[in-house]
Amino acid sequence: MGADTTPLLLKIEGLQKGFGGNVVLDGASLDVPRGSLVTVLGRSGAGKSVLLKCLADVVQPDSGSIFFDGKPLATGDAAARADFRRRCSFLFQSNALFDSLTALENVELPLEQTTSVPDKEIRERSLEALRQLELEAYKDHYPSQLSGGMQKRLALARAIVTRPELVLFDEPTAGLDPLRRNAVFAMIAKYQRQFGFTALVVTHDLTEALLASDRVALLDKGRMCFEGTPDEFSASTSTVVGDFRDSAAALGRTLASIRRGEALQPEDS
Ligand SMILES: Nc1ncnc2c1ncn2[C@@H]1O[C@H](COP(=O)(O)OP(=O)(O)OP(=O)(O)O)[C@@H](O)[C@H]1O
Repeated sequence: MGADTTPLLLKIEGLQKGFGGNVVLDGASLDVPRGSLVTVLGRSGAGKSVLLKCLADVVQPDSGSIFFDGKPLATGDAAARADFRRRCSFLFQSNALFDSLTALENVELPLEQTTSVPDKEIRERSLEALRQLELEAYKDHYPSQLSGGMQKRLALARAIVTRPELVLFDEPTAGLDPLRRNAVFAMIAKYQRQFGFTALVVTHDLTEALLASDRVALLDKGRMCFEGTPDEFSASTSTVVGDFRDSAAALGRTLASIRRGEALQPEDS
């Protein structure tokens, strides 16, 4: 696996989390170099969302450590958590936009809620974020009046308006067809480079992840069984990695058949 000497913005070490008797994270570790786009892959139910929830402090790990910018991010350490919340944004699967607020008001909200920036600057920064995401002309539109792709861009505008160093993406392409999945990953990669934030994405979309990411990791049985570059992932001879590549390819064939209106083959169902 490729060594990366870039300083780490986020380091997860030996994260353990169970629900009742169900062990979901079993010593998961991950390195996220500053300025990179890192994708955690894994089958449905592998624990990708639980991993993000541990970062968001929504779920408390049973043991293990999280380091942000070199400092431990312990549950209950209010100062470290507040610092993390200030420097990190989440982008949820559902976009979590407020239907009753305009595009501009949606983007203004995190600045109003988490900073003491004066109103005039909030307006300027929010308009700038909309401009950067090519949505300025839609500032007075409500989310329901925007296309799915525009809603994703609006959610990203809201996530970056606080100028976060780290953006966490939970299944950003869930429920989208392959073309739109591609567009969403291209958008993440483009703006990640343009704004220079570090991105951590969790998904099961292998093809898009390999094209867009600097590094990928595979979560299986509660552990990262692979961490490396997309090329290393493609070339890996590990059985777990091979199985994941095969199942992703089979899913791709099934989706292509469905798009062509063909009946499902027994192996696909
Ligand atoms: N609050 C909870 N209480 C009990 N079990 C939970 C809870 N949250 C998650 N789990 C369990 O943890 C496991 C992993 O769930 P998680 O949502 O992290 O999977 P995932 O990898 O994100 O899957 P998907 O790709 O389908 O979203 C599942 O078995 C789930 O039922």
